[in-house]
Parts: sequence; structure tokens; C-alpha cells
Amino acid sequence: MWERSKELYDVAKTLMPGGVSSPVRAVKPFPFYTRKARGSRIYDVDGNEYIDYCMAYGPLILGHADERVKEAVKSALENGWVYGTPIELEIEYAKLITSIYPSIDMVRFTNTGSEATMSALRLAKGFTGRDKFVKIEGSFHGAHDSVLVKAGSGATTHGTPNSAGVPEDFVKNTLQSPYNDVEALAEIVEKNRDELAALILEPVMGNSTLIIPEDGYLREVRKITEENDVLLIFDEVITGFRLSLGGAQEYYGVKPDITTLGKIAGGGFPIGIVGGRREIMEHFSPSGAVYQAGTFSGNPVSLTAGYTTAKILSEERPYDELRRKTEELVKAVRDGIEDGKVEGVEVDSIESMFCVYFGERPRDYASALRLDKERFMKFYWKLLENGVFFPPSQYESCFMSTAHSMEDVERTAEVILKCLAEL
Ligand SMILES: N[C@H](C=O)CCC(=O)O
Repeated sequence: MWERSKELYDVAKTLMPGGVSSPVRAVKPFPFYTRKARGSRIYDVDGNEYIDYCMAYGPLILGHADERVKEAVKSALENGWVYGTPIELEIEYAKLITSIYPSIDMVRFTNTGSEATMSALRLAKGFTGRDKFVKIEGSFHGAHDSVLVKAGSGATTHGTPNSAGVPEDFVKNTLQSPYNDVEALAEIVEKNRDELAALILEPVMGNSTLIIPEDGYLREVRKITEENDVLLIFDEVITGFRLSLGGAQEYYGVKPDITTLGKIAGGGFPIGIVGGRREIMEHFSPSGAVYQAGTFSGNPVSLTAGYTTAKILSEERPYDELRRKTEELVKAVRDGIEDGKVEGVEVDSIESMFCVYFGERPRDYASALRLDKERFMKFYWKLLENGVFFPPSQYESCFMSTAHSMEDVERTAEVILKCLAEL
């Protein structure tokens, strides 16, 4: 079924570490190689077709190769693709973002979510003059030094949540608190308040399986940070434009000091965005002393794809439809699990993010680590054999797009239940 993919991977392993450009793709014994993708479907080089719920790990809320985004990018390309000068679209996109996110007065465009969180943390440290920050255990804020400590996503999948090569001098400034635990957070923040610049968190954890905040948790997080004069950074690289148009902050009604966006904000092209209150943002160079820069930052291609996507989302508001489809899928699978008396599997969703858990639905990183990764991978391969593609790790979320049809959803529920029964 995957002869060509196997051949390609054998060659790739001799040329790239693990044969890949990002570790999470290094599925054992080999990943499938993609030939093309359209709408809800992804096609491999061996001629297999899958209904895709990896969706490139989140950016493709409109599905693969959306025609409107494609046309906009094609016409942008007619005028060139990187200039090294400001462009008018930066202003338009900044206006759109500041109108959707009331916590954001100003933005800085970067190239990736990683770069956005790295810059947001530097900004918080520069603004407060303090070196330490708190992150949540198992959260993933990209692949820069100070956040590769108890990091989720591919770092946990491949057994390297604490990356080698990160100097102890960095690690000592990265404090950790468990998710969904208000007391633990209050204790660590109060104890270190004079040295703490910020707390950074994914409001919904989408990189350590899918972990949903318990009632009132995010409001308490805001209260603790405010009372202790610590900046709150919402890493909305996944949840921005996903949970709702205005992200998790709109969904939960909690206003952070700094926000990072990425993924959907680039409409499938590389982008990162740091946004926040004017008095904080003005600390970025050249108006302030926090240095941040990039040759490709604010390039016309990513901005066109991101702006077009954000415009479509703000005009069409497909969030009810996305939620309905995801809830249908989850309900069908949950009912099937109960009827079929499938042991040790749970499923849950929030808006258009969902996850099948091999074990109890986790509330934090410690419980996520207890899930059965091996059983998940057996399930992953069975899904592929039956034409459904999930991210190849228990420590990732699945994503619904507007391109998924109800037929896709029904077919997927059947396949999931068939595969669970066969396990
Ligand atoms: N969960 C990661 C990003 O959000 C997955 C992407 C990657 O590591 O390649």
C-alpha cells in the first residue's frame, strides 16, 4: 500500500536527521509522502486518499488549497514575493486583527509561531526588566531554547521534552506549573513574583493531546497574574481564529496582555504575530529596546493568504457549522464506544478541535503522559489503512475544517469505530 513512500523514506534517512524536516513527521517505520491535497483530502505518492484531520497541524481551517486563498496568493505573486520594505497590506491586516482582538492595540509580524512566542517572551522580559517566566508543563510554544523544557508535541512524542543543548542558564529561568491547577500556579507566581516577567500558556492545550481548561481556570489565571503584576501571554497560535474568530480570549472572555498568533493567521503560509497593549508593544525596536527582526517578516505572500483567510472567517463566521460537525463526530464515536463496550478509549472536543484518548481524558501533562502511546499508534495505522489521516502522535489534536462534509464525518466515525473494534 505504501511502496513508494517506503522507498523515499529510505533515501530521506540518509540525507536528513530522522529523514524529516520536523520530528513529529518521523512516523515509525515510515511516514507516507504526500503528492497533493484538496479540500478535506490528502493524497499520497502511492495513490492512496485519506480524509485529513491533521490539516497540517491546524492552519487549514478552510481545508486544503482553498480556491479563494489560492487566487489571492496567485495575484500577489504577480507583483513579486519579498521586498524588504513595508507594504500597505501590513496596515490592513493589522487593522483587521486589532478590530477582532480587543486585547491587541499593535502587532509585530514574524515568520512562525515559534518566532512569535520567542519574541513575546523577550518583549515581556524587556518590558518588566525581569528574567523568569512560568510555562505550563507539557505546553508547546515552538522550538526555541527557553520553552524546550517539559515541552509537548513532537518533543514529548520523541521522548525529548527537555531538549539537549538548552543551556542550564536558560532552564533556570523557565518555571513550570501544572495545567488546570490554580493553587499550584498561585503558589509559584506568588513565590517568584519579583523575578517573574510573564506566564505563557496555551489557553486550550492543543499540543499535549487536547486538554480543555476546567470551568473558571482561565479567569483565575488572569486574576493571579494581575494581582502579582505578572504579564499574561496567551499563546493562541493554535486557538486564534480557531475556537472563535477572536480565539480563546473571546471564547472564554479573558483578556491577556500579550497574544501570539500563527497557523490560521497565515492561511496555510508561514506566519507568526505578536500582539498586545500599546505600552508593551512599543518596547519592540525601533520604538523601544527589545530587538526583533526578520527578512521575511510581513512578506506579501503570507500576509495575503492570512488576510484573505481572516477576512473570509470574519465574513462567513463558519464556527457554528464547524462545531456541529465536530460534535456529530465525537457523539457518534462516543456512542459507538459505549455500545461496543470498547475499553480504555475516550473522545472529546472543543469547537473544531478533537482528540481520541487511549486512556482517561487528561486534565494536565502528567495525566496525558499516562495515555497508551503504543495503542494510539496501532490505531493510527489502522485509520490510514481505512482512508483516514490523524496526526501521528497521541500528543497532538485533530482539526475539522469547513471543507469536511457531513459524509466525511459519518464515514470517519464508522472508520474510527471499526479500527477501535479491531485493536
Ligand atoms: N504541534 C506542532 C505544532 O504546533 C506540530 C508541528 C511540528 O512540530 O512540526
